[in-house]
Parts: sequence; structure tokens; C-alpha cells
Amino acid sequence: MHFMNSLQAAWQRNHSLVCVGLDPEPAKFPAHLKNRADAVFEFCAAIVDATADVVCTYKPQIAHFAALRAEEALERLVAHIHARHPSIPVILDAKRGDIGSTAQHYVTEAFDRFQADAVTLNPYLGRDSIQPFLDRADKGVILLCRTSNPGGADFQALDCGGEPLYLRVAETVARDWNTHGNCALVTGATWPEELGKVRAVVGDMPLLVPGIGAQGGDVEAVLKHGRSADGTGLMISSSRAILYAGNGEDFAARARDAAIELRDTINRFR
Ligand SMILES: O=C(O)c1cc(=O)[nH]c(=O)n1[C@@H]1O[C@H](COP(=O)(O)O)[C@@H](O)[C@H]1O
Repeated sequence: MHFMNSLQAAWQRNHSLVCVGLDPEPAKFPAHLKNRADAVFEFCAAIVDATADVVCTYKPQIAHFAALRAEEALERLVAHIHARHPSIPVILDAKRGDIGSTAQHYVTEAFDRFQADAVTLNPYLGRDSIQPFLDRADKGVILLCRTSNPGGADFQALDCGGEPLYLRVAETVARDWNTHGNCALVTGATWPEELGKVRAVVGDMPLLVPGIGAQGGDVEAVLKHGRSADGTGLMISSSRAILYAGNGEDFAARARDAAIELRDTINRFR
């Protein structure tokens, strides 16, 4: 199914705008998992199985797996999500971007090797670096626009003919790159007013919003500035605050509690 259709269906079915980021850090795993050979897969799969009815997407972060030589666990994890929870789309958080010939390999990596439904990309190399992803019309292409980190403004806020660069990115993606309707943007929860400026220029385009939870973004402000006309339009992502809500044998149940609390807080402001 087209990423945008499955995202909209998941928003409705689970009445949730929560995206759970899957960022495994073995040092934070519960003690009973730490010495297990397949701990990365077992940890992430348990979180997924405990939260699949309260989220709209999952977002595994590729470096967290690659640094552990656990790409094969990531392949199995995405296959597990597709098999057990087929209604929940998977975003591979890879933030790729390179010249067209190399970009083609990143397309194969994200969509054929890892079987992701969408991927995060850095638009800095321009249209031709993104075109091979845009051509996969059924896949989501999620472009960095105004990132959540403190240094996000170093370049993204630079004046670009009277407007900040991040708004130029938003306008260009909405006007020129979204011909297949498969684009979305990353706008950090830590900059809610800028998120609102992006919303004003992109209509109902989905926004991936990391930065609540561990980075301190404010849910009410995100909804106020970022929701679309029908009260959706957002994938509000939280990784550490959900994954490591508990570190005992009941870690998955604690993660579920944290995801439900976030879903309900978000829904109060929709
Ligand atoms: O693309 C992302 O997901 C992302 C964009 C951004 O602007 N800020 C940001 O923190 N992220 C990702 O979100 C995750 C951190 O989420 P927390 O643990 O909830 O803070 C990491 O995987 C980051 O790579």
C-alpha cells in the first residue's frame, strides 16, 4: 500500500499520532536481555508487540543498528512489523543524501533491503539526489526541514532571499518535488512556531516531529502550530522516553504505558 494511505489508515484506526523511534542502546537494556545474543531484535520486537495498537508508525534509526553490526536484526525487525502488524508503516531513519548514482543504492538499501515504507533524507544535495526516491511513488520521502537539535538553525535559518532556508525547503518540496504526493518533512518539536510556519506553506503534508520526550518539546505547542485541518498531519516521534520508560522484566509494558500516555496527551490537543 502507498505509504501515505497506510499512514492515514493507521492515524484513524489507532486514533494515534504517535511514532515510536526504535533506537536500541544495549547499555540501557534490562538486565535479563543484556547477555542474550539476539538482544537487539528481542528488545525492539517486544516494544513493537506491546505498542502496535497505540501508534501510527515505527521509525528505526539505522546507525543504532549499524554501529552494533546489527543490520541483519534490523532486516528481521522490519519483516516482523510487516508480518505481525501490517497496518503500521515503517520509516527508516537514515537521513541519506548523495549524487544520483549513489542515491540509487540508498533507494535499494531502504526499500528493497530493509523493506521500509518511507525513509528520512537530507535535501542539501538538491533535486537530483532525491529524484530516485521520489520515483518510488508508493514510498514516503521524508525530508529534513527544521531539525530539533540546538545547531539546527546554523544553516536552516540562514536568510535565503528574505526567508529562512528551511522555509525555502518546505516550499520547494510542496510545490515542485511532491508530484507523486509521497513527500513529508521533518520539523522538530523544539521549534513549534517554526513548525507552524512550515505548516502554513505545505497545506496538509505530513510532518515528522521528533523532539518531544527526551529533548523537551511541548506537545500542546506542537499540536497548536502543526496539526492539519482535520486534526492529523503529524507523526510525533519519541524514542528514548518510550523505549527506556522501564528497565525491568516489564520494560515492554512500561513502554506501552508511556506510549499510551503520549497518545492521550496528544489527543487532548487535537
Ligand atoms: O529524523 C529524525 O528522526 C530526527 C530529526 C530531528 O530533527 N531530531 C531527531 O532527534 N531525530 C531523531 O529522533 C531520535 C531521538 O529521539 P528522542 O530519543 O525521542 O529524543 C533520534 O533517532 C534522532 O536521530
